[in-house]
Amino acid sequence: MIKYKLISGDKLVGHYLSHLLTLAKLDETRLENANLLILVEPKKIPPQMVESVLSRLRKNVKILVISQKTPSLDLKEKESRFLKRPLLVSRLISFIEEMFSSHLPLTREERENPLIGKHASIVKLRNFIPKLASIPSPVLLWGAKGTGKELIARHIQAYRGGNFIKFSPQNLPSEMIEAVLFGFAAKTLPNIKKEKKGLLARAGEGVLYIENLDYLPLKTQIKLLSFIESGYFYPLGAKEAVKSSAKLIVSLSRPPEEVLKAGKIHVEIFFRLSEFALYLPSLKERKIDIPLLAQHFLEHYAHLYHREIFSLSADFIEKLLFYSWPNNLNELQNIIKDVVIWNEEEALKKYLPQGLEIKLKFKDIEDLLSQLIQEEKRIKERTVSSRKGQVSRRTGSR
Ligand SMILES: Nc1ncnc2c1ncn2[C@@H]1O[C@H](COP(=O)(O)OP(=O)(O)OP(=O)(O)O)[C@@H](O)[C@H]1O
Repeated sequence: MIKYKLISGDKLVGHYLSHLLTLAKLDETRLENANLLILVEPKKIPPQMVESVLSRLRKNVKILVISQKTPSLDLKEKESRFLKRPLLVSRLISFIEEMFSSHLPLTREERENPLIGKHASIVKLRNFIPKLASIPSPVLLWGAKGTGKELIARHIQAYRGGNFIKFSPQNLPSEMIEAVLFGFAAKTLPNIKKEKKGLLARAGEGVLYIENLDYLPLKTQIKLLSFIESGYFYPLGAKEAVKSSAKLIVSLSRPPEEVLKAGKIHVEIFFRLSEFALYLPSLKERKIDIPLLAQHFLEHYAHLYHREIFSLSADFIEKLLFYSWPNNLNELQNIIKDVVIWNEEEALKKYLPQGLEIKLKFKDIEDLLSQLIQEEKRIKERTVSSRKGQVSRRTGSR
């Protein structure tokens, strides 16, 4: 079992890294109990502190040093490895696996495109994903554009296995939609001699993700409902039904009730989907995640464009916190990409013209503070309960 202690010379990077380790299902412990010490940007840690930590280490503790540049550290022949930033979950995990010759069971999606976020709604969703993947019921993901609906669908598929097929009916003529979804039998259309499989069949045992269900004609929604209820569907022109074990995940960018009122979703499928309807909050509603997500995109683009990484300024993060993010994570991703390519100032000019003169609204500050207080409370509770666990283990009490 890997138990780590993390000490960082950069607060935000340390915070981000400990989040990645939580996603990798590793727990932080006290120095005395750790078998892995992680030093992040050690040049920024006071040397006396590093020395004191090293002198208090148990025997056989492995050390992982993470930094932008190779640090010159005297680790006194301790078993140590160096990992150069940017930090990517996939690299981090394989590094730790290699150090401990262990296998940390994460799906490929969790390693390559982790679901970042400490906001309660995201934590809840993340924990719910394996369960959602294991049941056949359809799932409705709703939330504004760019809130992570497709990413969640991909995480569900990663737990489930099989194919991930995405379908966007938005720009397709309605007469083609059913042919694409359900396929058709041979000779159904002139010049078509062979049958053609639709997306539902191609999804196999995996996931068929239909984006913006409200663009699907109501009569097609009814056919989809019949598949949900029976597990069978009819390709166009076919006399026999075809079985499919694909899991259906659909998305809406507007509240489902609003879509129902507008007559864009059939009432029966609406009720069927309500069983597992999950809301993805906008970035404005989970500002607490903005610094973590910004750091995540920074490391991602620095890796992609082979750029040196740097720390985002406090002033810049403050601007991000008080912006309203109409396009959610897509917008955050784009602005950070420009920070990596150009710099903070250029990125702000291009993406947040109004961001430069944002007036801090009292409501925003209040929201943010209450989120931070709650987060702190949760961390304290977790620390207290894990200390209680240690005490009862030491005393043998239950
Ligand atoms: N929690 C998250 N952690 C890390 N990256 C995220 C997270 N949520 C979303 N992203 C990234 O943000 C971008 C937008 O997410 P995604 O495409 O899943 O949103 P969406 O709700 O499906 O958007 P749309 O409605 O426009 O299709 C993607 O690049 C995705 O990888």
